[in-house]
Amino acid sequence: MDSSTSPSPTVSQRDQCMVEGQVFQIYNYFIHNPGNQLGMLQLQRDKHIAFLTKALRQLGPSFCTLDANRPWLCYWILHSIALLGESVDDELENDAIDFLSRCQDPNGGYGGGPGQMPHLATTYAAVNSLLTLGSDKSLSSINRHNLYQFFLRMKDASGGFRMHDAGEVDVRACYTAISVASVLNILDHELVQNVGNYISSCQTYEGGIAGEPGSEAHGGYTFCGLATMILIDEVHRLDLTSLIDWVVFRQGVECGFQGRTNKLVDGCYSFWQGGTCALLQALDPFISAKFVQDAVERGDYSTDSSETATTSDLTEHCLDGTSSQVDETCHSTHQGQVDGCDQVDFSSIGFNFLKECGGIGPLYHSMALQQYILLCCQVLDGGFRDKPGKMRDYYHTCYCLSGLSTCQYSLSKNAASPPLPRALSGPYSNLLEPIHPLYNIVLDRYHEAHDFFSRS
Ligand SMILES: CC(C)=CCC/C(C)=C/CC/C(C)=C/COP(=O)(O)OP(=O)(O)O
Ligand SMILES: [Zn+2]
Repeated sequence: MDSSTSPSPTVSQRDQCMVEGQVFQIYNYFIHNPGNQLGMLQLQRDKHIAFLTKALRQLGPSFCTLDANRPWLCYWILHSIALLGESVDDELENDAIDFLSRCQDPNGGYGGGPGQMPHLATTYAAVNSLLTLGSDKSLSSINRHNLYQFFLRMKDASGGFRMHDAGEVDVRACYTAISVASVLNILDHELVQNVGNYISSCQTYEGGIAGEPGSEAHGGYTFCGLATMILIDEVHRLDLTSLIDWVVFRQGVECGFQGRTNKLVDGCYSFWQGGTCALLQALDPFISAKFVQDAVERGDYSTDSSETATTSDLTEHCLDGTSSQVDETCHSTHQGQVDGCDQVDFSSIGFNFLKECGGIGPLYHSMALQQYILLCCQVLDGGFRDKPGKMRDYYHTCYCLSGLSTCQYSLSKNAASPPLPRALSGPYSNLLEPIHPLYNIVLDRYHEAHDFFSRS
């Protein structure tokens, strides 16, 4: 064909080739240097800590860069350091608490900097940063009474939340409000009312969840929507079968995840999509039971006790000894089978979720994802990136590490179980701290915060 008449590749096709080319080169090296496999898969822990600590120092002491994203920078950096099993020194900790306190609005919520309008996204980032710092000074700096008033003010008639006064209503806003209210133990029926209607209306024909009704399903919003539905005890209202179908097909040949259909893979989706898979994995006993119930309702199984399988046999089989844990978490997911299920105790949902049993193993190729993160996203001098050819940044460092941690614990029975060596790609020194998958906070910091806010 005459090249002048052949269609030229689109930018995204060229990008795709570049990524595939670089991934291919990395794999080629990997395959032809088997002796070096462990070395190439080594997490450059010290380099990452140095990269992150330097950034935190450059932000302080007054965090005076001109940026409305400063609470996010705090969260991405502090959470990454915590995932790597490190903590910051007292001076940095005090600077961060003072700075975040100055971002707190007198009427509740946190802005992007001192004196800036409070915003749900920066509120989530500021609160998660303070929980990650974890000291009494840090936790008691959060004004929960004013925060609750701010959340009520952001509540929209649709059931969703606005990101800020007169701002947009979307699934991100629902997640950030509900996640913070849940972890601070201020979640109640007034905040929860109709949130489930709003999130359900954002699940698309593909199975994933969009940012708002009528938009395209996307990994970031899917994590936010699913986590929110779990935290408000309404996950049964989503079509979980099609959600699983959608998310598992988002892992590409490069081994990383893409955020949406026909887009490029990107390291940050290791958490948004990998975290979605982890939540679904923990919900497996409930999903299996629902699957059986639906099959029986369709007439695929007989409920006649003389037949080989009955509803209760199959449900019992699917729950396989975990039913008490499921009952504790998924009150209404059992559609009235649990006594008192109309009295949802929002304060215990996040905590009880950790007891869930992910007996089925990961829903994605966890070893391959770890290889994508370590081989293609890790910058050997410290930090992580979207993909080869891109620059490292704190956002991708945070979400590549969060995704890596999720992979490493993906074979563990529940949050209290130790990690299994065979779940780990690379040497054992790669092991990160586990996270609470609903909030994306390191697990022991979550427990400290949970104790603190259960007392007060
Ligand atoms: C807690 C919180 C605030 C969560 C935010 C969740 C999140 C990451 C949402 C994604 C937003 C979005 C549509 C990105 C698409 O960017 P793109 O078009 O550049 O990327 P793509 O090509 O990969 O889709
Ligand atoms: Zn990204």
